[in-house]
Amino acid sequence: MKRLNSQLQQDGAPLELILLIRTLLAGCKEISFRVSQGALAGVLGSTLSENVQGETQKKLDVISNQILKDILKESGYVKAISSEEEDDVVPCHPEGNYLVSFDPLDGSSNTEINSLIGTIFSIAHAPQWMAPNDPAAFLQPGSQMVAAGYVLYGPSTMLAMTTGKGTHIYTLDKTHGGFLLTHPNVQVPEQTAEFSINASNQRHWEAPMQQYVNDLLAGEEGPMGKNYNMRWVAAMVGDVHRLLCRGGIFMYPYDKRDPTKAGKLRLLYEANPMAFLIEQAGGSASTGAGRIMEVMPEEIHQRVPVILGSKDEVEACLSYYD
Ligand SMILES: O=P(O)(O)OC[C@H]1O[C@](O)(COP(=O)(O)O)[C@@H](O)[C@@H]1O
Ligand SMILES: [Mg+2]
Ligand SMILES: [Mg+2]
Repeated sequence: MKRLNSQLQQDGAPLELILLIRTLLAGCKEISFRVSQGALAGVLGSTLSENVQGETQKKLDVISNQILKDILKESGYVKAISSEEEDDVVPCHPEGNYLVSFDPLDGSSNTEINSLIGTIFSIAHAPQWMAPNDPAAFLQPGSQMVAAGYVLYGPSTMLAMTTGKGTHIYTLDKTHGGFLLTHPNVQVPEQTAEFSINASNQRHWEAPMQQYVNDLLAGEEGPMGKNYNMRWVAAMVGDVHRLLCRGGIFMYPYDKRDPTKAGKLRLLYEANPMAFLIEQAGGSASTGAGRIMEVMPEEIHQRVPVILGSKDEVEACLSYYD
C-alpha cells in the first residue's frame, strides 16, 4: 500500500510542506496513543480552566494542544499557530514559511464516553510582511489553504488529507507507525438519504432550516418523496468522516440562542479545513449565505454556520434559504 509521503509527492506538494505535515502527524500519533491510554493514564475528565470559547477545557484538550504546539514550534517550518485552545496567535519561528490552524481535540464532549474524537488542521502560507504574533496574517479566506486534514481517533486511527489534488484517506499502521493510503480519491455521492444535525436545537433555528428538517422527517410522504436516516456523533470529525465514506449532509446552522454568535463551529480550524476536504471530494460546503471557503475572516476564533456534504442535498437545503 502507498505511503502518505509518496501520495503527497505525487500530488506535487513541496518538500517543506511534506515535512511540516509529517511533523504535525507525529504529534497526532502521540495524541492517538494518549487517547488510547484513557483512564489508565489519567487523561480523562475536565480541568478547572475555561478556554477563549467559554468552554471548560478537557484534560485531553490541553494535552493535545501542548503536544501540537511543542512539536510545531520546534519544527522551524511554522511562523505562527492559531488554536482553538489558545486565546491569541502563538508565534513560532520568524523564518517559518507556514501558518497552522488547528482544533487539537474535536468532539471533546466524547472523551469520557470513549467515542469518536479527532484533530483538525489547516495550513496556509505565512505572508512575508507578518510579525510572528500578528493575528491579521490568519485572516485569509479558506481558498488560500495549501493543505487541510483531520486525524480521527477511533477503532482505527485514520487521516483524511488534501493538498488541493483530491481528498485521500489513510489508516495508521501501528506496527511501523506509518499512514498507508487505504481510500484514494474519495468521492462524496451527490445524492444522499442521511442527515446529521443536533435536533435538540430545532426550536432555535431560523425558519428555513426548521422547514427543511421537517420535510426530511416527513419522509416519502413529504415533499422530498424519500425516507431519510439521521446520525449525530457530536464530533464534527466523526460526522464528516462518515459523510466522506458514504455521503450525507452535516449541518450546524445559525441559531437564535446567542445572536452574537453566527454558529457554533469555528471558521479557521473546523469549517475551513472540512470545507476543503469536502469540496476536493466533490461535495459542497456553505454557510447558508455563501461558500465557506470564500468567507473573509474577521478574527481568529470567528464562528460560522455550516451546511456541507452531498452536492444535491446541500443545494436542496440552500433552496429553503432562497
Ligand atoms: O454538543 P453539540 O451541540 O451537539 O455540538 C457538537 C459539535 O461541537 C463540537 O464538539 C465542537 O468541537 P470541540 O469539541 O472541538 O469544541 C463539534 O465537534 C461537534 O460537531
Ligand atoms: Mg471542534
Ligand atoms: Mg476542540
